[in-house]
Parts: sequence; structure tokens; C-alpha cells
Amino acid sequence: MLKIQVNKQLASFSFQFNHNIDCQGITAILGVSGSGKSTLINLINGLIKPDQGYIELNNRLLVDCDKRLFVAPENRQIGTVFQDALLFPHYTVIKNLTYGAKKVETSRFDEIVNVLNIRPLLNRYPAMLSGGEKHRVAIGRALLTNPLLLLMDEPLSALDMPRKKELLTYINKLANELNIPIIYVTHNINEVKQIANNVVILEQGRLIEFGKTDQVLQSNYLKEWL
Ligand SMILES: Nc1ncnc2c1ncn2[C@@H]1O[C@H](COP(=O)(O)OP(=O)(O)OP(=O)(O)O)[C@@H](O)[C@H]1O
Repeated sequence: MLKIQVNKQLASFSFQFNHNIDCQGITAILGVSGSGKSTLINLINGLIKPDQGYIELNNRLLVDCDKRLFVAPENRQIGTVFQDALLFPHYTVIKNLTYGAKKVETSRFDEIVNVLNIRPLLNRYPAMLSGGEKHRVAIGRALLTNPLLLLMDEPLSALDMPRKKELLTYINKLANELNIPIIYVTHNINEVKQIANNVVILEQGRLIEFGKTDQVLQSNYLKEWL
């Protein structure tokens, strides 16, 4: 369970979030541009410090402003995959994958490489990969750090339609076969329909709807989008 109760002021943007997210399956964070989706992701992974409040993952406090506690991003056991699959251009895929991972067990490495179907790419350099392949490598790298939770911030927005479809299939496999809980940021309702178990909707820095995907898709707020 991810428990979040935070306030953050970013210039004139006020973000307030008080909600628990069940760490199971895929939870989509949906909202228009500027609603605060990336702010939420960056509060969870520790790239932003809240002004007030706390965040707790599986009963472990990650940040608590009252206690002046702040666990550094690299010690949170949370993987993040951003919009651009940032890989080191001068390293092969295998080096990119293992960069930052403290100790990689062969069985775990094989499992991740197989689920993402990146074995044929291991000895290539990033310049020799398609956009979708780069994303699969970036996801693999995040998974090899053994995260308790994977955050994905609009991972498909730079890809064309066929690549989007392909990557959505892989993201579903991560949740189902590797049992890794995923928080998936998007402003695309079709992506939500295809992969999310639960949905949280943000508007102007506030949570305005949450629940099971089918239920939230029927909400009055989303009817305007459809
Ligand atoms: N460091 C910052 N300083 C000032 N304002 C910021 C900062 N970071 C974000 N903001 C503002 O906070 C608001 C929310 O930004 P955020 O990136 O969380 O939105 P988003 O929903 O992820 O948008 P998008 O879908 O366009 O990525 C925006 O108005 C943004 O300009």
C-alpha cells in the first residue's frame, strides 16, 4: 500500500493529495496537461520534497515532514521510467541494463530479459535500437534494481501507434507475469482502458475521481472526454 498525504506549492501551482494507492496491478494517473501528474510521480520517487505531509510505501516511511525524514530517491526501491528512454549512448544494452543495479541474479536477469524480449538486443548500442526497443531496455533497467513499485511517466508519448500497442502488451506482462505494481501516468483514455485496473484522476493539483477502471470510465467527468 502506498499512503500519500502531501502538500506542495510550485510557484502558483498548488498540489494537494491525500489518498492511498493499492500496490497491485496497474493504477493509471489520468489528467490533462498541467493537472499535476508528474508532480505526484516526482513526490513518490523523491525528486521533489513535499512542503507538508508524508509518504509511506508498504509500511515504510519514505518522507515525513514533521519528523524531518527524507529517504533519498536511490534508497526508495522505486523504479521510474520517463517519457524519453534515457540510455547511455556509449554503453551496450547489457551495460545499460546492469548500470546502477547492485547485484543482479542471473535468474532474475533472464526473467526480465525474456518478458521484455530484449535478448537479441543485448550487444547493440542505443543508436541501433528503435524507439520501442529503447523503452523496453529502459523498463528492464528500472526492473533490475528490484523495485517494489514501478512508476511510468507517459512512457508511450514519444512512440507511434504500432509501437504504443506493442509496448502496452509488455507493460501488461510486467504487471501480470512479474507481479510488479505499476503507477502509470497518461492523458490518454485508450491506454487507461487497455491496461489499468484502477484509475486516479487529477485536476488542477487535486484528486477528483478514483476507483476501478470500469467505474471511473462511467464518471460524469470522463464523459466529457469521450
Ligand atoms: N519546478 C516548478 N516550478 C514551478 N512550477 C512548476 C514546477 N514544476 C511543475 N510546475 C507547474 O506545476 C503544474 C503541474 O505540472 P506537472 O508537470 O505535474 O503536470 P502534468 O499533469 O504532469 O502535465 P503534462 O501532462 O503536461 O506533463 C504545471 O502548471 C507546471 O507548470
